Amino acid sequence: MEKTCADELPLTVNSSESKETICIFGTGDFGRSLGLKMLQCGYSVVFGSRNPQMSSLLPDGAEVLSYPEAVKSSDIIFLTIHREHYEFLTELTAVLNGKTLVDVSNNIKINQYPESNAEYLAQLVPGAHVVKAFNTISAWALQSGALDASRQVFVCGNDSKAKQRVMDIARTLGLTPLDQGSLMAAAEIENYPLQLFPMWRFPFYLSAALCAFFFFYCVIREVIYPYVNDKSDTTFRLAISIPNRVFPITALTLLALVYLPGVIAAILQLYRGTKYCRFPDWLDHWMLCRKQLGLVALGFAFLHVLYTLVIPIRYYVRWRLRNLTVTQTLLKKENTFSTTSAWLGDSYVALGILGFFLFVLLGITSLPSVSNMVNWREFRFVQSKLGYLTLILCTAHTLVYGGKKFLSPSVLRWYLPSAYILALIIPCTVLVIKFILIMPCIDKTLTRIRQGWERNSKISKSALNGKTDI
Ligand SMILES: Cc1cc2nc3c(=O)[nH]c(=O)nc-3n(C[C@H](O)[C@H](O)[C@H](O)COP(=O)(O)OP(=O)(O)OC[C@H]3O[C@@H](n4cnc5c(N)ncnc54)[C@H](O)[C@@H]3O)c2cc1C
Ligand SMILES: NC(=O)C1=CN([C@@H]2O[C@H](COP(=O)(O)OP(=O)(O)OC[C@H]3O[C@@H](n4cnc5c(N)ncnc54)[C@H](OP(=O)(O)O)[C@@H]3O)[C@@H](O)[C@H]2O)C=CC1
Ligand code: HEM
Ligand SMILES: [Fe+3]
Repeated sequence: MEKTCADELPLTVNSSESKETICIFGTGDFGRSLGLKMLQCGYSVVFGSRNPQMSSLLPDGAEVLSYPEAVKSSDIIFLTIHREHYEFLTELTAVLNGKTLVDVSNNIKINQYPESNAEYLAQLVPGAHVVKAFNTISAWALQSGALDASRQVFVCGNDSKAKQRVMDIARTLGLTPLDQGSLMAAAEIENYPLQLFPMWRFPFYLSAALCAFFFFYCVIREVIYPYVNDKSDTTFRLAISIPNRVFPITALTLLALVYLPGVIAAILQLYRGTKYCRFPDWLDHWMLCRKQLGLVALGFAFLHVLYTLVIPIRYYVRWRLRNLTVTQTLLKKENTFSTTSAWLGDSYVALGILGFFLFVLLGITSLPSVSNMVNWREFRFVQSKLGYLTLILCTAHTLVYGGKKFLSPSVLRWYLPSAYILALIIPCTVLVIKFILIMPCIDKTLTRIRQGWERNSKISKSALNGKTDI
């Protein structure tokens, strides 16, 4: 920790003798952590507090004064106070004139107030240069050396000198400042720590909906139907058999949905005859969360593989095998070996294993440490070409698994086909469209469009002006 500070020191602090003094308002959790870190990095720290005598647990070497006295010690003041308590600052407007006020505050809810906390502060103390920063760093991360949490400090403010100074301080503390522009960006910066995995939300809800749908579909076919028809209790299927249908089906559907937006985009480009027309918002958003969709799909594929591994040790499976053997012995009937069944059985498992292998490879290349090592072309090759190969193998695995009973009317229950048949609709559609798109004549047009060629320059011009959005 100390090393980081020492390394960064020459960038900003000229010499250790002329220690820069920083004032911190508030002696709460964040104020204390920030103060300690600043002391360690060579700054002098003066705290401002409502009760300077009562303040305890403050880092050694820091001075504690009342707010009006502390403000005189420095022209840069970090406000580690909740927004709700900012009002007392109005009494200090005269002394705060021309000083830099750093707003580190966060809210409890997204867009809790009509204006951002930093803009509110700028209205309260109009003569000060307000800078928004440090709200994405937790008190705990500051104390633990910020190594195991995000080091990024988003900074914004209207006064560029004040902003630059705050960025220098962040750098000295071993953090990474990122300039986000004027104070207008404060609302967005304040929302960052409140967002919960925004890119994962769509994949998460979608997979939950798919799981719920296929689960009830399988329950109707495999639990309710046998009960209604011959009063047999097959509820044990809820534990392994049904999840081992729902999970691979969800995995396959999600994998197909990773590649569906790409083909929709290609069709749109062909239809519009240009690439200079914005995609609709839903398609843009869908394209942006393909990585997350793919990784959720990989998670479900993993579950399928784990469930498949336990099939041979299941009581129901062992009972069925034993029963079959005993029945055959009693009837003195031999079960002849079917080469076709052996081929079908081995082929679908082999396709599943190869598909899963490539699936894992896609997952590995999406790790930042790996994707940083490959160039753009290599990444596209793995993600796009090998990705399609994964989709082909997994779809073939399911098709061959269906084998001879595929689409036979005997598997219909209350007119409902097996769940895997529904699961094949989207993957097969994506693969058929992709196959058409890579036909030389269509591929040539698409490639030209992507290189900037436009079929009808009139349409494109009006589209560029925003008049046509087909
Ligand atoms: C396990 C797993 C992990 C994944 N990890 C990642 C990841 O880390 N990062 C990631 O990005 N994706 C990831 N994905 C998603 C996916 O593999 C990639 O997005 C992949 O590139 C999609 O390939 P594509 O051929 O469908 O689309 P792309 O090759 O991206 O093309 C999609 C569409 O974009 C348009 N387009 C392409 N090039 C141009 C151009 N030059 N000009 C204009 N328009 C153009 C076309 O309309 C095209 O059809 C992951 C998927 C899985 C299953
Ligand atoms: N905790 C964290 O990890 C992070 C906190 N923040 C932000 O930092 C700010 C401070 O957070 P935190 O340190 O956790 O909060 P605390 O409640 O621990 O501390 C707030 C401090 O504000 C001072 N204060 C001034 N006026 C009042 C008042 N009227 N009523 C109560 N307290 C007052 C108090 O200091 P005194 O008694 O000395 O006057 C108090 O200790 C908040 O805006 C928070 O959003 C941002 C990032 C991370
Ligand atoms: C190591 C890799 C894999 C093995 C060994 C494997 C094995 C199996 C087995 C044994 C079944 C039949 C299950 C049963 O009888 O209930 C099955 C079904 C299925 N598998 Fe796989 N599989 C693998 C990977 C995958 C992958 C990567 C996918 C797709 C993403 C997938 C999708 C499916 C689907 C959709 C079914 C049909 C589910 C049903 O309706 O019963 N499998 N697999
Ligand atoms: Fe999303």
